[in-house]
Amino acid sequence: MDRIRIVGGNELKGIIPISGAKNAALPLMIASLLTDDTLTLENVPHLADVEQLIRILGNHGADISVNGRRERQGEGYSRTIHFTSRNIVDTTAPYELVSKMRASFWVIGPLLAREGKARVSLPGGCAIGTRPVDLFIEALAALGARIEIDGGYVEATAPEGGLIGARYTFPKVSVGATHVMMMAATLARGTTVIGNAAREPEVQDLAKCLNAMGAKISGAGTSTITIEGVTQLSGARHRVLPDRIETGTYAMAVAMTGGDVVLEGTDAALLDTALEAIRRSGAEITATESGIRVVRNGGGIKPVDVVTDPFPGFPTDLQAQFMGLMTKSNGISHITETIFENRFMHVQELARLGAKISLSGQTAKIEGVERLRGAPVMATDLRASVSLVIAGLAAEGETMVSRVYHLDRGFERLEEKLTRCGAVVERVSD
Ligand SMILES: CC(=O)N[C@H]1[C@@H](OP(=O)(O)OP(=O)(O)OC[C@H]2O[C@@H](n3ccc(=O)[nH]c3=O)[C@H](O)[C@@H]2O)O[C@H](CO)[C@@H](O)[C@@H]1O
Ligand SMILES: C=C(OP(=O)(O)O)C(=O)O
Repeated sequence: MDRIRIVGGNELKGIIPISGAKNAALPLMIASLLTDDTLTLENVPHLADVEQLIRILGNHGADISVNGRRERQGEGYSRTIHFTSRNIVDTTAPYELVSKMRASFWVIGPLLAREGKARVSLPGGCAIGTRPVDLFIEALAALGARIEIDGGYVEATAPEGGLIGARYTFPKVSVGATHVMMMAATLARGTTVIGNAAREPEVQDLAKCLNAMGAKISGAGTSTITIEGVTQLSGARHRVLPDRIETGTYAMAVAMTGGDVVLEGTDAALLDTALEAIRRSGAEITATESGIRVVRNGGGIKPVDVVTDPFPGFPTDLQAQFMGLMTKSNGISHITETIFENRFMHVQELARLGAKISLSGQTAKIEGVERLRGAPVMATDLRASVSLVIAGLAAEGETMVSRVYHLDRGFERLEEKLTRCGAVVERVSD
C-alpha cells in the first residue's frame, strides 16, 4: 500500500495549479443521468472518487469517454469527459459500488426523476459522523415519491406520471440533499421551491450546468431555490469550477511553511472566510489575474479561532488543515466543528508530531508549539490526511503518512504539486 514520505523544513515557492473541484465534479457527473444526450464536462480532476463514480454510472448504462489527449492547463492537467446515458439499463446502485463513497448515493435523484424508480444502497464515504439520509428521503417524499428502506437499500418509486413539484424547507442545511432535490425537481411536474437550501458554490455550479441542459432553476447560491419542472433535458458542455478546498489547503500549507506561492486557476471569492482566517494567521493573500498569491515571510503564525459552518462560513472540509496550521502558532487557538460529530480523528495523529491539542465536546484547543518532529502517522479520512501533510511539511525530519488512499480520493497529484514548489514529498510504494 502506498505511503507519502515528507521531509519537512522547506519553504514553498512557485506555482500550484488548482484542479477542478471534486465536490462539484461528482454531482455534475451524476446529473448526466438526467438526459439521453451527451453531457461534456471539462476540468474534471483525476481522483479515485471520480473513477469510482465512472464505474457507478457505467453500471446504470452510461457510455463514458475520457478525452485521450490530456488538456494541458498551465502546469496542471484537466480532463474532458463525455457522459452519454442513452438508456438507463439498471436503476439499482449496488452496495459494492456505493459503499465506497457518499456522493454515489445521489444517483437516487436522477434515476427516480427519469425512470420513476431507484434502488440505491445506503452510502459510505468519510467516517466523519453518522451521516444519515433522512433529509434526502423527506425531500424526495415531498416530491411525491414513495420510499422504503429494505435490506440496506433505499427504494424510491415516483407516483404515476412522475414526480410532482412541491415546496419543501430543509430542517438542516445539507449539500447532498440540496443537490438531489434540485436534480429530481428539474423533471418534476410543476414548480419546486427548496427552502434552507445549501448555498455552496458547488450547488451553484450544478444549477448552472442543469440550466445549460435546459432546466429552469433560479436562486441557487441563496437559501431559496426555485425549479420549474421541464419534460426533458438535453446535453451541454460545462467546465467544473476550481476546487476551493484544494485552494485553501495549499494556502494553509504556505502559511505553515512560509514562502511565496501563486495558486493558479482558482478564485478567491470561493473561499473568503477561510482566506480571511489564513490572513489573520499572518500570511498575506492577494487575488491575482490568474488566481491567488499567498506569502508568508517569517513573522510567525498567529493563533486564530474558527468555527465551521455551511457556506459562506468556514468550511468543515478545511478544518483539519487549519488545525494543522495552528499546531505551530505562537499562542492558543480554538477550533469548533459544527457540521460533523466525529471530525477530529486527525487530533491524535497530529499529536504524534508533537502537537498539543485537547478536545472538549466539539471544540479543540490547540496550544501552538515551537517545533514539530516527523513521525509515522496514519490518514483516517480525506481532509485529515492532508492536515498531516501540512504539519509534516513544517516538522523536523521525516513524516511517513500511511493509508494514502484517503488522500487520493480528493487531491490530484499532490506530491508533484508540492515538490515543484520545493517541498520534499514522495510516494513510496511498498
Ligand atoms: C461529495 C461532497 O460534496 N461532500 C461534501 C458534502 O457532504 P454531504 O453532502 O454528505 O454533507 P451534508 O451537507 O449533507 O451534511 C451536513 C450535515 O447534515 C447531516 N445530514 C445530511 C443529510 C441527511 O439526510 N441527514 C443529515 O442529518 C450530516 O450528517 C451532516 O451533519 O458537504 C459536506 C459539508 O459541507 C462536506 O464536508 C463534504 O465534503
Ligand atoms: C467529506 C468529504 O467527502 P465525502 O462527502 O465524499 O465523504 C470531503 O470531500 O471532505
